Amino acid sequence: MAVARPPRLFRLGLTGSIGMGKSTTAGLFGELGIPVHDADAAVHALYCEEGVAPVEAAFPGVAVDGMIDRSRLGARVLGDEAAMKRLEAIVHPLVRARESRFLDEAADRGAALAVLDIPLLYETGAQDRVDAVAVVSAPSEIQRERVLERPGMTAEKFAAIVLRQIPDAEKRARADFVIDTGSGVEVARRQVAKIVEDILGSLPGRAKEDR
Ligand SMILES: CC(C)(COP(=O)(O)OP(=O)(O)OC[C@H]1O[C@@H](n2cnc3c(N)ncnc32)[C@H](O)[C@@H]1O)[C@@H](O)C(=O)NCCC(=O)NCCS
Ligand SMILES: Nc1ncnc2c1ncn2[C@@H]1O[C@H](COP(=O)(O)OP(=O)(O)OP(=O)(O)O)[C@@H](O)[C@H]1O
Repeated sequence: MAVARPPRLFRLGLTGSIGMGKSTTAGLFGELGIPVHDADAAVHALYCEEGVAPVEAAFPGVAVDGMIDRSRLGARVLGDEAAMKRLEAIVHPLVRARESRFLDEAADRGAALAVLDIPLLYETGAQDRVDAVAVVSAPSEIQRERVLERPGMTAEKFAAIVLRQIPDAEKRARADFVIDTGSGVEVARRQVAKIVEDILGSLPGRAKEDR
């Protein structure tokens, strides 16, 4: 008799350019009980843990009281492509290790679907390690307004970050799902619910009550 294999976890990548609404939308998946891993939050967390020593070694003076000071680090790397590349070479493998642990834990708990919120998904080739991609998108003037409202953000910083990201139109063209965050949270919430329903409905070998 064939031994039933546990159903595999479906990994949905969630991406979008700065200020397009990834974190808010990740929260909408969370509301439905879907486990979510946030790569930006993982970066911030590892700056208090395993990332402190290697980042301070590469950029002396950016650690303050045993933690990486992100505004000091940002001043050293934003707008300096070679420095940013050196930082990414340290940080991205550490983020990826955290992501793998998260997926293992979600699978162990029997989750059918998990979301990986990865701002630089297409930029880093992460589409190869997910089963589908959802992109959050809003008109560029809304994006700009949202980002410039943030404390410490400047037009120059915004421009430097946007330059390092694949344009929104290309992300939308490549994605399996597009979530519109320019028309209010309720519209996005309905789109998220539909995506979850479509994915869970497409999984083979799962009774509806297991999903
Ligand atoms: C430069 C740093 C110190 C600035 O920190 P700060 O708290 O001011 O900004 P935060 O991390 O919240 O990022 C703001 C926005 O910029 C985007 N962003 C961050 N790093 C990058 C990058 N290397 N390339 C393009 N966009 C980036 C984020 O996704 C987010 O949309 C920090 O972003 C960082 O360490 N970046 C390098 C690591 C990285 O690549 N992170 C992206 C996700 S893995
Ligand atoms: N569906 C939505 N409807 C209305 N406002 C939204 C929606 N989604 C996000 N926003 C607003 O847009 C702003 C940016 O959202 P959020 O922080 O989720 O973006 P982000 O893509 O995670 O940003 P970053 O890439 O910079 O971390 C916030 O002020 C948020 O309240």
